Amino acid sequence: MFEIRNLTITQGQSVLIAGLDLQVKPGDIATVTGASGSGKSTLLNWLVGDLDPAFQASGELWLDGQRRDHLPVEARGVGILFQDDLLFPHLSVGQNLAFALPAARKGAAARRARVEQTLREIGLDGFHDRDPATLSGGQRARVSLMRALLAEPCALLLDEPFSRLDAELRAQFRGFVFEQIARQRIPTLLVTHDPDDVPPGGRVLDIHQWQA
Ligand SMILES: Nc1ncnc2c1ncn2[C@@H]1O[C@H](COP(=O)(O)OP(=O)(O)OP(=O)(O)O)[C@@H](O)[C@H]1O
Repeated sequence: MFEIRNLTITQGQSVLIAGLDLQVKPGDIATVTGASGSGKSTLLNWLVGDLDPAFQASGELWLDGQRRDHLPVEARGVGILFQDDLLFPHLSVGQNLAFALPAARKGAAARRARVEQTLREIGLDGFHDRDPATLSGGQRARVSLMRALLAEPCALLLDEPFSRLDAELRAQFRGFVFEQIARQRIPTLLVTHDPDDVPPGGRVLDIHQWQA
């Protein structure tokens, strides 16, 4: 379970978000929408522990029954997928995926096998040694999502993840993302401008409901 309790974010005298409470169950995707400048990125920044010092925040982040808002980002167990994938350009596709595997997963052979299995699952068998720059947009998008999931996060944040893809790819990649999240039972928060991004039957929350 992914839970935000009573989050308030202010900037001096102005209140950006007031009293945000949200619970997301494993495998569910809650979508947060809101106009440009309404605070969606600021919310995500708080969740990953990277709030700009211009803001002040109070509130709690709970994951799997543990309070985590005081933990550094690498210890929070929050994964994020941005609109621009941020694959490391100097690593191969397989190395990008291996990099995400938790350090506790020991053994070079087992790690390699996990990466190869992931590549097969996303239709990229034989791509281990490819330079990420040579991938198509859809291939990059799939690798980026899997890299976020291989880290075994307790919650996933999706920041406008479909906006850079053209219409056909976007529809395909949406389906792929929703399927992976349901399969891996990750509680997910999706931030988007586009009503078409909302998963079928998913909950949609307007950020303005937590604004004065
Ligand atoms: N570092 C900063 N210092 C001061 N104000 C900031 C800073 N970053 C963002 N803001 C302001 O905080 C408000 C919320 O910005 P934020 O980027 O969270 O909005 P958003 O909903 O993500 O917008 P968009 O959809 O355009 O990305 C805006 O009024 C913005 O100008």
